[in-house]
Amino acid sequence: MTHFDIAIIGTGSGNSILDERFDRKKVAILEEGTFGGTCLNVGCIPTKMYVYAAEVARTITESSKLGVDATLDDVRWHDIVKRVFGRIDPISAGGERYRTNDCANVTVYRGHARFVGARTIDTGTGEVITADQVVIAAGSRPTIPAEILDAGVRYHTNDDIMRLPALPERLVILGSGFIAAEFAHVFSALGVQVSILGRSERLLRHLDRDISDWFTELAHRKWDVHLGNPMVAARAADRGGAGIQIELSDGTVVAGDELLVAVGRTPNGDRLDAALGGVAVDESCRVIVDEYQRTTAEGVFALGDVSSPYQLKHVANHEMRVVQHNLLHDAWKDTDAWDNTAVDSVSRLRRTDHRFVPSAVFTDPQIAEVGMTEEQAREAGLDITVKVQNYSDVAYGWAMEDDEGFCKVIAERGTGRLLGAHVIGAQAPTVIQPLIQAMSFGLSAQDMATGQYWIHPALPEVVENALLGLDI
Ligand SMILES: Cc1cc2nc3c(=O)[nH]c(=O)nc-3n(C[C@H](O)[C@H](O)[C@H](O)COP(=O)(O)OP(=O)(O)OC[C@H]3O[C@@H](n4cnc5c(N)ncnc54)[C@H](O)[C@@H]3O)c2cc1C
Ligand SMILES: NC(=O)c1ccc[n+]([C@@H]2O[C@H](COP(=O)([O-])OP(=O)(O)OC[C@H]3O[C@@H](n4cnc5c(N)ncnc54)[C@H](O)[C@@H]3O)[C@@H](O)[C@H]2O)c1
Repeated sequence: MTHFDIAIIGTGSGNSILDERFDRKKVAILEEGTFGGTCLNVGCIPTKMYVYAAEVARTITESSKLGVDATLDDVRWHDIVKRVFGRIDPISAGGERYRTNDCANVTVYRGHARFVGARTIDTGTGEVITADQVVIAAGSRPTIPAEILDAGVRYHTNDDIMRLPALPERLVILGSGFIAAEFAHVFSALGVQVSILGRSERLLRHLDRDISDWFTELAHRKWDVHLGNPMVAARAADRGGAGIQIELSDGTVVAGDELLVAVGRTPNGDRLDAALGGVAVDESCRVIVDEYQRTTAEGVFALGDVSSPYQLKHVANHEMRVVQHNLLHDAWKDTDAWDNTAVDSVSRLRRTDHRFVPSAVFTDPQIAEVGMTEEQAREAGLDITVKVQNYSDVAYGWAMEDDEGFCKVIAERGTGRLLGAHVIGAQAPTVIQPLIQAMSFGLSAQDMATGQYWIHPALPEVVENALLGLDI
């Protein structure tokens, strides 16, 4: 049985752990799927490459409001797919080659890993290994409702929808969250008739109510949206299995050529025989970790989608850096308060910082948020002041002829402490970044608004004006 210093399950964020500081460690990396994980191969990166193409298409079809008449002549789906995966596939293959051939201290095992004892792993390749330290970075997978599985209908997920051989005429999307909103935008902008089916009354219902309500209203104008009306049955539209029909609880039948299932992602904690390794997993299949990313088994850390309350790449990256530090300092029980300013702090375990986790939905219009929603702030009993500033109130909004975007900021009355920020509109994930910075570093709304220049007439003036409009 080969023994390693470190074994890492999963090559998404897990693969990023290994920098030059690990060169003297003997490391095993275990991967059952495509090298590089979700973000690179079937998640953030390819989806945003499609989103960019969709935005170009939308810019063309909407240009006449600016006095520029243009027509979208053609969408060469095959070439769009080639552009995206022609770039991504070689990165994945190159990453695997590098780890396999060029890293003398690393052994890559290509199989399904599972625990068979304490820090003892069956690699799925016929070999069992042991390690002093283990990292579970096994990610998550699309959740498929029983109605779809039982019906035996053809369906797609983010794993394969981006590689369809041709654009369908009609796409049915089951789900009303991040993935549904992003792919509805992509396919609709590229000319596909999109239907969205959501169980709840609103799209993106986890967002601040004003944002979610407004996005839902805009979506109704562009897409065939069915909400608050759960699916009761799914069937193929013809006997050959082509096409899809989804029946909703009120009897409505929604038909399409292809079905995309986007109803959430299940952490892969249930596929590891984790209990045999002493690793506890909760009822939603999440590996349980503490603030140091430690699991219940000594020497075993976890990070990313498999264990995090946030299924976001920037969070997985942050947790990865915490685990990186904690692996190197090999001090499982050394949890005295981590203090970045303390001279000896390097010997202690580092904590994860989940205080201000932002997220963005790259749909149409784009959406970004950080901190509390207005509802959460009120529920917490805080005395708050709220300001909504429209893109159309600032000069760059006029330049864009924008009538959809707004920025909403929430602060504590009296102190000016920023509690939450929510942006819907062009470049929302970029526009919100200074607010994330201000909240992370404890800048008050007043100081943020008046203590710096805001470039005129750039889009972030919408943030400046929202801050100035707060009644602190
Ligand atoms: C369509 C889509 C778009 C997204 N867009 C964004 C975005 O714009 N911004 C953002 O922040 N986040 C986005 N996300 C979320 C982001 O992709 C994930 O949060 C992130 O990739 C999780 O990284 P990870 O390292 O935890 O897991 P992964 O990258 O999924 O890595 C886990 C790896 O472990 C392997 N594995 C699992 N079990 C085993 C086993 N037992 N043995 C061996 N190998 C195993 C898997 O094959 C996989 O390669 C998106 C997700 C999706 C699906
Ligand atoms: N831009 C980004 O950062 C980005 C993009 C895509 C995905 N992601 C990550 O991936 C995760 C998974 O995305 P997702 O869109 O699959 O999940 P999600 O959790 O965002 O949304 C799933 C939605 O589907 C609904 N739903 C559940 N079961 C249903 C059913 N049977 N019928 C109809 N609707 C149903 C839920 O109510 C929920 O609103 C996200 O939560 C996010 O963390 C992030």
